[in-house]
Amino acid sequence: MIRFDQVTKRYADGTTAVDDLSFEVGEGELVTLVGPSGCGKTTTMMMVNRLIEPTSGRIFVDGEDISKVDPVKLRRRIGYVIQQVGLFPHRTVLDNTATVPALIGWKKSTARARAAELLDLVGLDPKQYGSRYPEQLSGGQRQRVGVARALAADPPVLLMDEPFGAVDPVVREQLQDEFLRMQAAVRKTVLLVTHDIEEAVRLGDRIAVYGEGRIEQFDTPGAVLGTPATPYVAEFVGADRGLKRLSVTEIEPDDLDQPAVARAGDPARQAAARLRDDDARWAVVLDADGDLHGWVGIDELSLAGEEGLVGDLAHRMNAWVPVGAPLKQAFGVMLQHDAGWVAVLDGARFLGVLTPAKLHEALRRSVDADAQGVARDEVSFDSVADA
Ligand SMILES: Nc1ncnc2c1ncn2[C@@H]1O[C@H](COP(=O)(O)OP(=O)(O)OP(=O)(O)O)[C@@H](O)[C@H]1O
Repeated sequence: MIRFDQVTKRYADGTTAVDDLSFEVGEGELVTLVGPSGCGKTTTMMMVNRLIEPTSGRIFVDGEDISKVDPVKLRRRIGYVIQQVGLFPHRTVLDNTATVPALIGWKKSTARARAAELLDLVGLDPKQYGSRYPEQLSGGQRQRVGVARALAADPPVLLMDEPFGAVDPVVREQLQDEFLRMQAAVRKTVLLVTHDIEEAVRLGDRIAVYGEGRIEQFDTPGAVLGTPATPYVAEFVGADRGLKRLSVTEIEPDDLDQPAVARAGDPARQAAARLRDDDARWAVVLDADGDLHGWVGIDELSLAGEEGLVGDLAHRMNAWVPVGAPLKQAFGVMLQHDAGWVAVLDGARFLGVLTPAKLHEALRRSVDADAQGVARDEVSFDSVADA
């Protein structure tokens, strides 16, 4: 969808900002450009909407050489989000969002209806926020309006330059999450500039790690973290890349342990006897459909009366995550609930539990799989200690 073919940008003072760059962003793909300040990320991005012209080489958008496309028409197909947001202070949030549709001649009512829809999509209730002015919003809310505005004319391509840079880390994570949810729904082709490797890893389908004016590695987050292509990338990615990798490694059913299980409808004493036989101190409680009901300890079961049922004694289980969630989320839930394990669910259905040991093992497997260029389940080692 976006293709750079041997693109070089040399500024008038002789600075080579981008040097012989070739790479491609597929349709619906989100590529993050990450690297230290001054390495040429913004220059790269601004050449796509022709705010900067390359010195040599060609750039294609949707197969078309953009040097042959009228820049104004080109920009209508390309949404642009920048850190400073650049909202018009004297226009309401709704009118700010409707800027581009109005510019390209949509009827005012259609443009506004579309703007309201977009505000909703980025998590701002148009009834509550549509008539406000930008200064009446928080930084995070302004950023959302910036994203809504960039999407308003439904451009196939989105350029985002440090879009979440101006907000505090907690709001940033929220915005990133919302953006990922939105991107899953709208599937734009996105080029996103950031200097934050954590953000690049979190958002990118692929990451381009920039050295000076050049891409040092262009690969999936897992591969960049697991097998940095050069010492420069290894250093940029940082020594704590195992931790970052927690954010990109998904929980798979194979990672799970199967603890003792009791059915909610079973007599409590009978369940206690079974746990004793299995040498288990607690059990996960499931209902008749295999959905998670809670958990129960052996002591409570043993003390139950004749008629007591497992389900009546079960505690609510708050420490759970959906299958496919990143390991980091499971780790977070474990810490939050001070739990030795978390339940993993597929919808409401219980699949198993993730323990710290299994979490570590999944992480190692994921690193080794990339290093060996094989699938995660093809990696074997005797124990985590050997890994
Ligand atoms: N108009 C210009 N004239 C001369 N040099 C420029 C110009 N614009 C940018 N540069 C230089 O080109 C190089 C790349 O700049 P660019 O803005 O693309 O980097 P960046 O990676 O986006 O950095 P940052 O993360 O700080 O925004 C830098 O050395 C910068 O000083």
